[in-house]
Amino acid sequence: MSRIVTPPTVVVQPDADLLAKAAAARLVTRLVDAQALRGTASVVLTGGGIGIAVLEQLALSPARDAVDWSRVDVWWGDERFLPSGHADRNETQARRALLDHVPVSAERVHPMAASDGADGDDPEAGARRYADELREAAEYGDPVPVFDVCLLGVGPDAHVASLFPERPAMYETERTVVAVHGSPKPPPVRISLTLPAIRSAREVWLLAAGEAKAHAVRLALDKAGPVQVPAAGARGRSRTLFLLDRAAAGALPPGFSVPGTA
Ligand SMILES: O=C(O)[C@H](O)[C@@H](O)[C@H](O)[C@H](O)COP(=O)(O)O
Repeated sequence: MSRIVTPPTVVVQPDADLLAKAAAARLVTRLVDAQALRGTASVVLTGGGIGIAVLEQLALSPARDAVDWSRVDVWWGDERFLPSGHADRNETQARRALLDHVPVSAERVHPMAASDGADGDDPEAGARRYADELREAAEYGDPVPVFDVCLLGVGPDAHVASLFPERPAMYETERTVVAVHGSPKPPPVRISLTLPAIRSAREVWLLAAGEAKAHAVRLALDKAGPVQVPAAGARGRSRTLFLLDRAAAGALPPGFSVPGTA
């Protein structure tokens, strides 16, 4: 099926705190709307500073319980391949920020493998296991579910999830989940969705705060290729949002000027 890729929408908030609050409010509405339409909602979480800050703000949101948390499927875009419960795991941080504070159904929360899990210290086996779990949850024989929203932080090198420029995972066109070795961002071993899996989402939201992300955001919005600029390949089936603070929006390419900013 050919995809009509609508251009991304850029939404800018004055600072990182308001960006996290606004993204959290947007996520509540997105999940509520998905449940009104289909009875359930699915979200792909990300690690990193702004990604976790959004979850913290969502836990504090007065509208938090407008979401029927028992009918939300929680996935991860990537994971640091560390022992279960390790403070640096995206799962650990997401549970502390949000999931421990809302009544999610345990069987609907899908963490990626830990290095002391069922497959032991084998990230390739962990990646295969996650791919199987995604396929089992998908419909119509798809390899992954059609996620309602996929959250992605953006690195200063324009990485998203654990997809780093020019690394082998950027050339992956078949597999939906891969093991990552030698990650330039510690820890070195990770598990990550690939771009084809990310692009299964109805909406992809790229979150970036701080001046260090401005160049990566510009490249991601310009005509760059995804191998060199992974964030340029992160697009939703029906919508792609760049949710930025003013510092990260400091170098937007022409055509993305933001009303109210010089
Ligand atoms: O596991 C991770 O580290 C994240 O999934 C990673 O993709 C992160 O979202 C970006 O590196 C941005 O992180 P910051 O928002 O902290 O810059």
